[in-house]
Amino acid sequence: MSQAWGYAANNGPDKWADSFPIANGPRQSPIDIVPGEASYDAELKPLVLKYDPSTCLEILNNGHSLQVTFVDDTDSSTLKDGPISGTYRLKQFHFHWGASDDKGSEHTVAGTKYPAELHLVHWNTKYESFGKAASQPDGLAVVGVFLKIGAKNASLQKLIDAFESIKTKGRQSSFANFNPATLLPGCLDYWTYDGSLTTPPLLESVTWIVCKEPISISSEQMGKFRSLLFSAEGEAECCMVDNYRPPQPLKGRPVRASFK
Ligand SMILES: O=C1NC(=O)[C@@H](c2ccccc2)S1
Ligand SMILES: [Zn+2]
Repeated sequence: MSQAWGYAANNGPDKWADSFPIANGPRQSPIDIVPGEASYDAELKPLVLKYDPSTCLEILNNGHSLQVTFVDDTDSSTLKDGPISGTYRLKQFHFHWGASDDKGSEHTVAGTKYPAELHLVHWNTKYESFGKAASQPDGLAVVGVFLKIGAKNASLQKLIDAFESIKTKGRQSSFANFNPATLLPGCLDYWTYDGSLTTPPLLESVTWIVCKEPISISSEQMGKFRSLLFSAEGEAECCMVDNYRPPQPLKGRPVRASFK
């Protein structure tokens, strides 16, 4: 793969192993979660998510997704307990979605694809930074939340209202006082397994925490996500859709459930 990675036929997930051989590693993500094969673990604690809206910094189009970035120089916005030990700081959240409602999520549930998936990315504060943590087997914890078509989501609408300012690759704008907790489902039951980043460099440093309950997004709101562009201003327009990696081989990994 000579050019930068992406999601097109010439630089997409099937080509990533050319530059990132870990793509065929033992703990790659995402996976297909088969509820009947997940084992309930009574020792798994409830997730403790403490998010401070004042740490919200900006919203940007990074050419792969839309991302909301947070100030992470203090323990103001953190994830604790659940399957992890210690304190993990929120760095950013972003989404993956499809060109149509029948695809878009990265994780699947017994083969079912959701139209989109939210990822809240946290790093282990036993390491000095996100960058350092990303190369450690216990460095990152990502909370995944499925989106399904339904009622309009007022919290997602706050993001969507900023999309005009970040339509093209490289655009960013300030985005303050957003509470990511408003994007979480009411029930925080989850599946967890050891995995990886789902984009290059595909580092095998992620404890995945995938919520069982989806949140809603309306068809019209989903259309706004699909109006973002992979392309930069002045380039041929390329709609930002199908920015998801398909499920990868489980390779014997256990998937645990926090619920019966
Ligand atoms: O959950 C994930 N989604 C992604 O796009 C991957 C990623 C890659 C780099 C930084 C943060 C996240 S890992
Ligand atoms: Zn992601």
